[in-house]
Amino acid sequence: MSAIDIHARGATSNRGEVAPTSGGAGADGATSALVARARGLRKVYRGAVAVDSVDMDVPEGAVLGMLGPNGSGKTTMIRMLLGLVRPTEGDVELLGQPMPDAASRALPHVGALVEGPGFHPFLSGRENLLRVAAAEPLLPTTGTRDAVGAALERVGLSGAADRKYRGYSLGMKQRLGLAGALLVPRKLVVLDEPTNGLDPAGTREVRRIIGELRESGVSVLVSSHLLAEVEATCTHVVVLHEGTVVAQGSLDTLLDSGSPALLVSTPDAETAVEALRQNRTPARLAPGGVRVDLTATEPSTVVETLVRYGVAIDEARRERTGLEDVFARLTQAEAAEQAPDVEPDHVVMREVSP
Ligand SMILES: Nc1ncnc2c1ncn2[C@@H]1O[C@H](COP(=O)(O)OP(=O)(O)OP(=O)(O)O)[C@@H](O)[C@H]1O
Repeated sequence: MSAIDIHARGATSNRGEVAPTSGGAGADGATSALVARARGLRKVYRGAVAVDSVDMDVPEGAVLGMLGPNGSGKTTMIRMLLGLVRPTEGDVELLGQPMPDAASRALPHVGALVEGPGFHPFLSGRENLLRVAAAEPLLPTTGTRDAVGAALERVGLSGAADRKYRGYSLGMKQRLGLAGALLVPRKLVVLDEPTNGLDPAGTREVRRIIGELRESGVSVLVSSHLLAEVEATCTHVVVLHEGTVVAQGSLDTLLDSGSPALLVSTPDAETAVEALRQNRTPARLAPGGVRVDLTATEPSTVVETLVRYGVAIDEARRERTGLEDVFARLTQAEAAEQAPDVEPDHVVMREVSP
């Protein structure tokens, strides 16, 4: 199986203060700040390997979608990043702080919605949140009631705020957890399956909240097994499969990597195919024009060839497949041979065992 991998490698930690780790030059040659960074992470539960050899970066300002089938290690990764479980091997930095040892310095700046109990069934949503707010070091005691009211409003739970938690639906419980993550302004918000149990309207609201966080400069790490969800909300993606990373990078790069083809709209499709074939570029007729294989050539070369042969070009664009296709390719063993070369500026392919 192939892995697509983009990292800001060689990042140096900033252990003195809560600030993004300054990323070194990544595989794309660019430098970027990181709000979370994992190297060589491995977690073994009673002899069973849940996560293995994971390097992962969360760039500052990104909405990083952690994608993977059930049991692929998403929750375990999140728990290690948040310092809730100690890795068997490897290092984690959260906002430049080593985890779990410096959890108390990093966590006040991190809002998290993670699986598991946490709310009291016999208290109302508001009362539960007031208890959470009381434990927020960054929230002044005098501001808790207002902060709770604002967070409930933000997740659309004001109307049910004074009902007992035990009567909440799964979606309402998720909203309350999300409200807890948003109680104070954060540098990073971590959401484990935030749309779990939500109806379509609730799902749209989570999307909206993630969009708002991003616009206000907050970094977001969100796990999901819903490809469409990740495609709609995320700027970056890490794909986990059986505890290892099989792809990591910007969403755009990942989508481009799945389809090295150029779609050319032209009224002269047959001439175009003939011209390209004469130049040893595989091409075939497609609706409205031709589809040109880019495995061994560049879009600029294709366009130059067509212009030389007098082909009228209405439009030329890279073919995009959905994340679903990319995901299927990456999580199927036979994909190794089919994986195309992708732009080296952004993506590194490496072989991992299926
Ligand atoms: N506390 C634990 N004790 C033992 N095994 C565990 C524990 N937590 C997770 N595992 C195992 O580790 C593997 C990864 O689980 P994890 O929950 O991280 O995956 P996931 O991708 O979040 O799955 P899902 O989408 O179903 O929540 C699974 O095989 C799981 O059974």
